[in-house]
Amino acid sequence: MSRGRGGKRGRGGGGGNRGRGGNSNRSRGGGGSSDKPNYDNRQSFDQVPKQNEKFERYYNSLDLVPAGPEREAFWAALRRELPNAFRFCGSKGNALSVRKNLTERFFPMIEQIKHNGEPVELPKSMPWYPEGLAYSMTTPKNVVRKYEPFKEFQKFLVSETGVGNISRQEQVSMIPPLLLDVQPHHTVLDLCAAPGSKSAQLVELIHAGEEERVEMALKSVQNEETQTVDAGEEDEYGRSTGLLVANDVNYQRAQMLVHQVKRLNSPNLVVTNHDATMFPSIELPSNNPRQPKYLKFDRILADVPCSGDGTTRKNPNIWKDWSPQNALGLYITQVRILVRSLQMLKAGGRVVYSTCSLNPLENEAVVSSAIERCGGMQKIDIIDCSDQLPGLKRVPGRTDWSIMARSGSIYESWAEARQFEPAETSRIVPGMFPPEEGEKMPLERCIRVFPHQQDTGGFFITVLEKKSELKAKPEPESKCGSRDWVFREPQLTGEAAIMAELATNGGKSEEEHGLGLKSLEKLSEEQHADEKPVLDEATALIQGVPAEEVMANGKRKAEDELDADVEPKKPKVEIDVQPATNGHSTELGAATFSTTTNGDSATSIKPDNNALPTTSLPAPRPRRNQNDPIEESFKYLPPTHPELLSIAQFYALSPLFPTSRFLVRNPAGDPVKGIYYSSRLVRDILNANTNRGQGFKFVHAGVKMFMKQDVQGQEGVCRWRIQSEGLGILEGWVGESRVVKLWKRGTLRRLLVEMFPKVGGEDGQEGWRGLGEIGERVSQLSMGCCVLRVLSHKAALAAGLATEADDAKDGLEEGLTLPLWRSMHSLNLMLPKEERKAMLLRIFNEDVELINNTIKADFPKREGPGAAAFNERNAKAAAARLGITDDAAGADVEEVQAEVEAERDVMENEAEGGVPVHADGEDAEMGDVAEGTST
Ligand SMILES: C[S@@+](CC[C@H](N)C(=O)[O-])C[C@H]1O[C@@H](n2cnc3c(N)ncnc32)[C@H](O)[C@@H]1O
Repeated sequence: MSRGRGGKRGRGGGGGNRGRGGNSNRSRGGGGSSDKPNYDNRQSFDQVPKQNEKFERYYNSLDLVPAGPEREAFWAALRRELPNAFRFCGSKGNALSVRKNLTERFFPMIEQIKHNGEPVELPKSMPWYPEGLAYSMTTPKNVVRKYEPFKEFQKFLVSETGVGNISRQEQVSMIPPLLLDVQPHHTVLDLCAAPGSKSAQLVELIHAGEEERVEMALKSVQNEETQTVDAGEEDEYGRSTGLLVANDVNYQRAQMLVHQVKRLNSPNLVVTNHDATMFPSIELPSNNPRQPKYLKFDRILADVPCSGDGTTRKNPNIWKDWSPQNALGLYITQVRILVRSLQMLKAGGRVVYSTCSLNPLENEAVVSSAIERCGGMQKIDIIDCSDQLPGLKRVPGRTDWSIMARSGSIYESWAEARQFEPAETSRIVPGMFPPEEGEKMPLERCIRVFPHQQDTGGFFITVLEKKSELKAKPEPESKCGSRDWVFREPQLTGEAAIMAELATNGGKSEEEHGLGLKSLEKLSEEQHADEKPVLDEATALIQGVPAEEVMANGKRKAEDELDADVEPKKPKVEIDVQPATNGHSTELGAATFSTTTNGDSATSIKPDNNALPTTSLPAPRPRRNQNDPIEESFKYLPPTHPELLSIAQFYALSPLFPTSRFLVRNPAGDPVKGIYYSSRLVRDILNANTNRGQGFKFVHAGVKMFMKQDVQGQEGVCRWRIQSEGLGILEGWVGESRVVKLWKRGTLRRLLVEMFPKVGGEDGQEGWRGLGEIGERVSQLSMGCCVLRVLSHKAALAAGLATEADDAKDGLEEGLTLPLWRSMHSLNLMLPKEERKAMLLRIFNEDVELINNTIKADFPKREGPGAAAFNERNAKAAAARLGITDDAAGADVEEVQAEVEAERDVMENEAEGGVPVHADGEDAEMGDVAEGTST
């Protein structure tokens, strides 16, 4: 991840929580995680009635929390508004340095405040979050608004959230990624990922320690005398080799996810848009086309759609909407998602299953049902995490519970429910109840976090480990799909059977029984072969599999693990004019869900509580809305492509930098506007799975590395300028001829505040002299893009730029790297304005206006009464003079001003024979609308 080197931007970033609870769109999206913006919170929190007879009666009957003061504290917490929580993100170095502002700058200021004669509470570090990088804050809004230091702090929070250094995220929502135990080489899948706060954590975990590793690798490369040019293609030189596939079934939410995670600039990330219950297998390159290889994951996060009743503190309408039907309807989708996760996991890998619901039906019942479908405890273990995240208060999972039916009746057992619930309409199935006596599952190892324990939302987490390969039972034969299910001791199969046989043979060795490792291997192979589903044409039809994917021999092409449940009926789809129950429903995963047209004139999907559970139904294929964009194109460039060669030459790139991972995003595969970069594994996956014929839906991959500029008539100027997003990946490999170094705070400040400091040439003056330590260097630098390396004071001493006589205070504690453009007469740090401003605030504690002398003449501004209208008129006039007429009529003054500035810069550059650069360093085409995206 190329963060923390200044190579990160956060255009309009907003934190992970933008729109949380403030989004009135209840029509789409799914689940009630703490991250979901499903509820209309425009009604003040205090005004929402916080009672619900069934909710309270059911949870009290479960004894979730012991009766007495603790139970009172539990309900009281659920009725209180949620404290703010945030975490410092990016690389550890970056996060720690941004945190310093909190503890060293703001804490001393906030400590001075007395409200009503009492000191105010400082933001509290969460004791269980690694490195103390997460905080919660209970200060009421009226206090924050009243005192200057808090206002300043608020400004800092907003600015750093905007550029992606801080993520506002509910405390409990931070737990699941931490329990996944992700390593930098892991292949990770986040199945229900939007809006993406947990995906962002997962990306950070994959890139943990990367900066240090890359630095070491670069040093060793520089020290080595001989290098083979090809080595770079396969070598990562310290970069993480892992992968995150972040997925969401809802296309719009998948786009929110892209917005959230792409700011992390990870080349190891792919975003997909599939139904998690039937997530397609990802093919890997194989030397033998007759034997395709498929990707299995080391780690999977199943943060599934849920009723969200742990989030009442943020979504108070849950009080009104809570109904037993919500959980009854979600259960089957949750089981399917967890079963699919376990299928796609490597043996020895981990799945974390989580919900922001406290209901055992959505939690322990789902876990035990999925384990049962996957072969029981022989195949799946529940991991004891009681020693993980010390300091986190939690309670063990439940081993017994009852189920509340739609009517509000509570059943203790399946036998009871079966007797009293009408078979035709009830959704209750055996799997919803605790495991049978013989099933023995250590469900107490599951984790429940209650809101009153540490003033958070409610959450449920379970960590599962796959012991060996498995084949999931067809749903109609399992306890989640059959009313007639009865528990039978699972038949030992495969390795377990051999081991059991060995065990019953008086402890004789394997050799004595002729059952050496080879037979175990063979058995394992057989099991793998067994995983490949056999689809006849009828089944394929039911499952919506295109005919061309069904081979003559009945085997389905290119899907190794999809569970071949033969599910005989079509899903019940009902058009309903009622509003969706709670907007937390799943999308498409549960065949038994009904589509609902609500007042928003959009279509949502809600649990269909009338559908019968006796027949397990196939999940329908997700259908794309006709307004949704079609899939992106991802085409890799050959390393010998002339544009890549010109880039390598201009930037004097090391021959060790891998050049087979540059891609473009247009169907023709031409480098028209942008060139992106991905990790090796992402390249292999995109190459093997696009054009696979079955529409693998990738919606995002690749970090923007270069954008094209118009450099007509400028011989020798490379028309590909480095993007700040990709700079962190590339910078160590750029030759000295395109590097400028500085170390003094004052020089950096000037480049941040002034948009176009002069270099020279104008009216015979030598402007570069005013640029101090970099003046001479930039005056000699040829035009075009280069890398600005801002060295820490320590590094500057080591490099001989600073001397012992220099004051350390003139330098910086941490270095950073930024993209710089040298035009004929000026320099331009290619950073968006908000990133410049955030840096000025963070590094210099200054909230200053940026200087762009070039626009003053064209755009005089006024202050005071009537200024807004005057300025807007002027802005439009200036825009018109510059030929910006498009939508100036409706645009607000800031936008017009930005456009005027940008256009002036283009004109200025062109006039001086330079190349057009947007004033804020943003790409000419703006908005990151990928090429090739058609609508
Ligand atoms: C609990 S939220 C996920 C929150 C997310 N993990 C985060 O931390 O930001 C559940 C998500 O699941 C998605 N979803 C619902 N049904 C799904 C399905 N069948 N397959 C994949 N995603 C689904 C919803 O669109 C929703 O974005």
